[in-house]
Amino acid sequence: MTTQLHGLYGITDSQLLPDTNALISAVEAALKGGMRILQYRDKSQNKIKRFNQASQLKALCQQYNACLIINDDIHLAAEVKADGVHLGQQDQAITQAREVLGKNAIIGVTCHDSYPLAEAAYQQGADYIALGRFFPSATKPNAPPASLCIIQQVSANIPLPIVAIGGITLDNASMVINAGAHLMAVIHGLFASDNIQGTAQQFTQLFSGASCIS
Ligand SMILES: Cc1ncc(COP(=O)(O)OP(=O)(O)O)c(N)n1
Ligand SMILES: Cc1ncsc1CCOP(=O)(O)O
Ligand SMILES: [Mg+2]
Repeated sequence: MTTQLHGLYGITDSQLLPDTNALISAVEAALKGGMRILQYRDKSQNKIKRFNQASQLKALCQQYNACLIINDDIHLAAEVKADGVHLGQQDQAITQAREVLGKNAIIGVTCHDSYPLAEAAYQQGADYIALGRFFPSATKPNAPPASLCIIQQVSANIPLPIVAIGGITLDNASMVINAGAHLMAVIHGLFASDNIQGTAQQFTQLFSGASCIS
């Protein structure tokens, strides 16, 4: 699989979109607006719901030639044949994800505001580095804050795509892009919008040629 990681990276949230039909419609609107990378993020312990929603999202993403990344759960990613997994510092290890998901899987790692964490993720075989939160976040207000300088430091030294996360909106997205971020990971600024398709389109237009090609 050839993968270009670039552009709008939408993330679902089980509190913002608890209902499956609403979730699928919201994601389809974002895909119609140009989103090509989606993360399924559901913090519930409801295995059946998680499997059903992730399977439906996998089929939908395939229809739009988009990637599906699963948050936290390597085994769910394997079960639904997702394109990859996102791991935080408290989640399972990169090596374990690679073993289960294989060499072509996209493995992303949260590195907060830390260059040493980013360097370690690179050495351990991560495919992208997630930095943030850069702005106040309605979804995760207590996530550790990060300064835009970390984007410049990582992009100057580590040859991996950088995902910026935390409170990103159409109003502040250019700040993370200008600092060197390759992708913007967005929950509230996308999925709480009254016009998800239009918002995704505007985010996508901030980049040119954003894509995830399988
Ligand atoms: C793209 C992206 N970046 C960061 C995170 C946060 O991951 P984590 O620190 O494991 O926190 P939770 O999302 O699991 O609450 C992410 N999910 N995606
Ligand atoms: C999961 C996560 N990790 C750091 S901030 C954040 C939430 C991002 O959501 P929003 O785009 O609504 O701030
Ligand atoms: Mg996590």
